Amino acid sequence: MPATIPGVPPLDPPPVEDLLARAHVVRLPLRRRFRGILEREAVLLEGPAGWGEFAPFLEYGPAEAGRWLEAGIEAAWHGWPAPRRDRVEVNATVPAVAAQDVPAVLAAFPGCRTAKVKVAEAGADAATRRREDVARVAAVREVLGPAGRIRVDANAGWSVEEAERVLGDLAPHGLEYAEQPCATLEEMALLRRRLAAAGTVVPLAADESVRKAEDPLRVAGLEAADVVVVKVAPLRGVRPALAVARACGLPVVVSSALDTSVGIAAGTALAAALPELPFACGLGTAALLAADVTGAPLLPAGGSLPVGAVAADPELLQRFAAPPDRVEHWHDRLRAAHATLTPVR
Ligand SMILES: O=C(O)CCC(=O)c1ccccc1C(=O)O
Ligand SMILES: [Mg+2]
Repeated sequence: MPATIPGVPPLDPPPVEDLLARAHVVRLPLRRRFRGILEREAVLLEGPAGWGEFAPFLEYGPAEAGRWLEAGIEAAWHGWPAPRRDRVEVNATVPAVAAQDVPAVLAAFPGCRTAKVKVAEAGADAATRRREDVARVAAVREVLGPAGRIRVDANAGWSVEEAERVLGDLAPHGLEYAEQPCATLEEMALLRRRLAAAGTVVPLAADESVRKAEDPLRVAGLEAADVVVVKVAPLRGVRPALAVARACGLPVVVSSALDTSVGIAAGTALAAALPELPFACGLGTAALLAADVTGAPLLPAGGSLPVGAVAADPELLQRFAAPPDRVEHWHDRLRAAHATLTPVR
């Protein structure tokens, strides 16, 4: 179980029969491959307070999925804290595409002055990856110009040595930060010291080290990162994510988990509730989907998104309903995730 976050009591989970009765399982096509997948499946929950999403990654077990379910229950049964702003700036998200495809990808993110570029994706050998990653970042710099901000996300794909080498190549293109370059916080702390010693100016951001952590606050103590990525679903909801942001003592970046527009709305609620929002949010990812659950998807316009709840459209839920075996699979996951939640008494 994740360490409880001070000041944020768990929500009382509704009975599992209620959840299942209000669950709609969808399968949405992506515009192009992202993190190895071409389709994203999600459960949309219609609760008394609105719509929530339950879409833990396929490899996650029941305890981890339970956190995502808590976030969906917060959205659909409780709602969110009051917003402090009504729009939030977002980054373009560039999958690990060939450099020549970068302009077409960026065209889906009108007005975005910040791009997040996926690097270190599994598949090719290290030398090929390094060359392609540098070419992709150079192509993004070409489109954004010198004033654009570029961050890279390695999703823990590098060793410390590989990270040091590739970030050395990328630094001259100007990086805002590098997200989860290595798997562990210890590796990131070591990399951070080595980059500083080499005079390579690339701040580090922790994502998986926070979103999958038993203790999401350990990152600060180890001086392993300069920035922390906070995502609503893996951190159990907007309120607990706000508490993590408050307690970690580092600037935060709000990001999504390739959610539908219903899940992204929860991300905008978090971004809108934070006292400080110094970075563009990774919440523009509806642009990576070829279909969504609402006719008014949260697509970036003028480089930002509106803040506020999003309702799923019954006709779209029907049109993109997952096949029966996948519905059964998601119902099983939902039951197993629910069983890990503790009723409040
Ligand atoms: O932050 C963004 O720009 C998009 C979100 C993103 O990259 C992502 C999407 C799904 C799963 C993992 C990640 C990630 O940040 O690692
Ligand atoms: Mg990431």
